[in-house]
Amino acid sequence: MANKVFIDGEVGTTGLQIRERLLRRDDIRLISLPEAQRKDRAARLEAFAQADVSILCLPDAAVHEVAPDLKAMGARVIDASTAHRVDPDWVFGFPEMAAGQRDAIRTAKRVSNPGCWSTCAIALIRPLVAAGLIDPAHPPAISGVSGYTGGGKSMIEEFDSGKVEGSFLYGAAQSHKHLPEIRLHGLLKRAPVFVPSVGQYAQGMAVAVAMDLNRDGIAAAEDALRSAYAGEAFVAVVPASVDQPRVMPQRLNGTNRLELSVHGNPETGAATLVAVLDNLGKGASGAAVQNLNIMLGIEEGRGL
Ligand SMILES: NC(=O)C1=CN([C@@H]2O[C@H](COP(=O)(O)OP(=O)(O)OC[C@H]3O[C@@H](n4cnc5c(N)ncnc54)[C@H](OP(=O)(O)O)[C@@H]3O)[C@@H](O)[C@H]2O)C=CC1
Ligand SMILES: CC(=O)N[C@@H](CCC(=O)OP(=O)(O)O)C(=O)O
Repeated sequence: MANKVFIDGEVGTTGLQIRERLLRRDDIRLISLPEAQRKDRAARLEAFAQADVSILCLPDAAVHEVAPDLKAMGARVIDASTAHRVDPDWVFGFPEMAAGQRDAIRTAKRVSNPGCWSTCAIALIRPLVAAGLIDPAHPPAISGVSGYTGGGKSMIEEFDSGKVEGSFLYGAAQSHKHLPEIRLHGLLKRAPVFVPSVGQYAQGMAVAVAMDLNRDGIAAAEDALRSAYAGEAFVAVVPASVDQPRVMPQRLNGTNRLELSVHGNPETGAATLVAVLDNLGKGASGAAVQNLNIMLGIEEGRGL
């Protein structure tokens, strides 16, 4: 029998992409609300009650409004928002992050999908902290570029209407919403400096972590990443040549993959760890579908 899934916010950027991925499947039956009831509380609660798993693709405030009801009814939920990523009552939905994470997701009632920036940053930093190559009290700086779909409907409208032209840096005041999850799940003792940017293109993300390593450290960093993600279908360490001379943020668009590479100059010790993903794939809807499959006990890569 097909599993029933309700996507709350199914006409938003993330919701639509999850919907597209699930519509192709015969093992999933989507519960959909008519347009007039899309934000009707009673109709949504009824849909949550019917679903085997619901996926919240809402702004944080709308998630906080409904979260206590979901907990009270014991509903199984995946939250795509930032609302619960450092909440101990929710399981962090990054199955490749640590031994045991996938099993925790499999049995969880409440799973919080990671952010797109934090997926990249945590994937690079956590194994290096565990290997003793990053001092958790002095984390390396992070930078990156994302397509404008990462900012949801409002940013898409800004670019599509021509209100914003060209690329920009942001987050300079160091209060980006992904910093708490990077700190917690990156095993850091303080938040790193993070300077993201948005490029004048729709989709795809590249993140760089700036490191100070010697020749042996550069090789050791690559070894640590390789052993952390050995055997994973969606996270891989690729040869540096894939991301040289240019790191192309759009090269994994349409996939659920996250690819990592290690670069550096052994003469100076300056090194760069690089992560590339599709912000709407492994950075959002792909990750949600992967978590859904795990929660339902279905083959993890189905529909991805
Ligand atoms: N875009 C991205 O790359 C990523 C986004 N996310 C997260 O996913 C969530 C959704 O983001 P995104 O898809 O980009 O956002 P969008 O703004 O594109 O979509 C949000 C949707 O939620 C609907 N909505 C708002 N309030 C309510 C409510 N009270 N009840 C029901 N529906 C409501 C909106 O309706 P309306 O259309 O009427 O405005 C809209 O359709 C956010 O929390 C975001 O942080 C996570 C990872 C990546
Ligand atoms: C380009 C852009 O603006 N990106 C968003 C994050 C996208 C993402 O992963 O966000 P959630 O935390 O909403 O899941 C930002 O930096 O705020």
